[in-house]
Amino acid sequence: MTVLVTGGAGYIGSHMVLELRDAGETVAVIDNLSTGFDWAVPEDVPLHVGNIGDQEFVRGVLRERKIDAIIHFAGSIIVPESVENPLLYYRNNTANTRNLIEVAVECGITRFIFSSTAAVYGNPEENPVSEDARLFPLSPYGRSKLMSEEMMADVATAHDFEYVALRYFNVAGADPAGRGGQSTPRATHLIKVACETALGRRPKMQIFGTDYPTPDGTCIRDYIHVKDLAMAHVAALEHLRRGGKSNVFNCGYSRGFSVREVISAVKSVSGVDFEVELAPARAGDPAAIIAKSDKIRTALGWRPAHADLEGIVRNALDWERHLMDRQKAD
Ligand SMILES: NC(=O)c1ccc[n+]([C@@H]2O[C@H](COP(=O)([O-])OP(=O)(O)OC[C@H]3O[C@@H](n4cnc5c(N)ncnc54)[C@H](O)[C@@H]3O)[C@@H](O)[C@H]2O)c1
Ligand SMILES: O=c1ccn([C@@H]2O[C@H](COP(=O)(O)OP(=O)(O)O[C@H]3O[C@H](CO)[C@H](O)[C@H](O)[C@H]3O)[C@@H](O)[C@H]2O)c(=O)[nH]1
Repeated sequence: MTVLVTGGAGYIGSHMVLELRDAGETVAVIDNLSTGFDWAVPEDVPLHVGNIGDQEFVRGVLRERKIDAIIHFAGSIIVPESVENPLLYYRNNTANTRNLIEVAVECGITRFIFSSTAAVYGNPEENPVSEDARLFPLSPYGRSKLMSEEMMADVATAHDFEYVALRYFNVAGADPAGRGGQSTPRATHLIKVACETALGRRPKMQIFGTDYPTPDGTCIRDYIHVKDLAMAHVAALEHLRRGGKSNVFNCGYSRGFSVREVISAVKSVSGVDFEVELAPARAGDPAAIIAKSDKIRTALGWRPAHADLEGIVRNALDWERHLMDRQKAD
């Protein structure tokens, strides 16, 4: 039986593929390579290049391979872009997920794991925020994911279909063995931007907003290592294979770091005192968001092993150096 990973050529999906392969699973990938890279998929893993919203294409893949479960990462992920072009997000994240699920139900695939996001909470009333907190996304990106969560709940009621929605907090870091990392050009994520600046790929970076109601005035986030996140999916897959029911889990460590603390960590691990400018706040950024994570620990037995900011930064920096060498060689 094969586990199908959509978006498996992207940042998180490619780590999932590595983790599944390491566990001896048979894996196949669907990706349209819009932000992913064919080289990120190991050569012995079949890569079907196409759109998850194209039902005929997906049906063909599902019929060709005996699929035991789908882990669905494919999507569009940039919050400000979703504000400028909401229809793109409702198509790629919501409508395409709908099309994929419809073919999955038609083909009798009953196990589905979905990439959701902490963005469904918006500005939480309480931190750490628990799964049953009020859901009030601040962006079309967050709403596009929340709509998918609601759709999956309805499908699970009506059909033989069980899902796990994992709400990722801020994903960062790279494979500790150096096999993968975040490779998207013009990335907007804080740790990636700070690592690029430390290595001279950007002349300077900015802190967006310094008068938030937090101890040092900058935003607080719960940064989770991409390898621990991949392991959360392995635990979710085991849960569904054991006959576990549909559920929603936060993926974070229940601790937060401010933007200034993250930048200090990157400066200290890299040994480079790069230039940082203070800039106005970015629209729609919540001041602080930290995951309550007891639910996934208790229900799925998830035990993170890389919850150390310096370690996350070290792996991210190593991957950034690898990308620079790769580009020099090209
Ligand atoms: N990176 C984060 O901090 C974060 C946080 C919360 C949730 N997520 C979610 O995790 C998932 C993966 O994110 P990522 O950071 O790896 O992003 P990414 O852009 O690196 O990966 C997305 C992958 O999906 C592919 N893709 C996009 N639309 C597709 C389509 N219609 N058909 C087929 N393939 C398609 C892209 O080519 C890419 O390889 C996304 O659903 C995202 O919303 C990410
Ligand atoms: O150059 C930068 C980049 C970011 N930031 C700040 O750093 C914090 C983290 O920003 P990121 O862009 O790294 O991450 P976000 O918290 O905005 O969003 C991420 O996490 C969310 C969940 O909380 C969503 O899932 C989303 O997809 C994902 O990009 C924010 O306060 C942001 O303003 C800076 O100050 N300078």
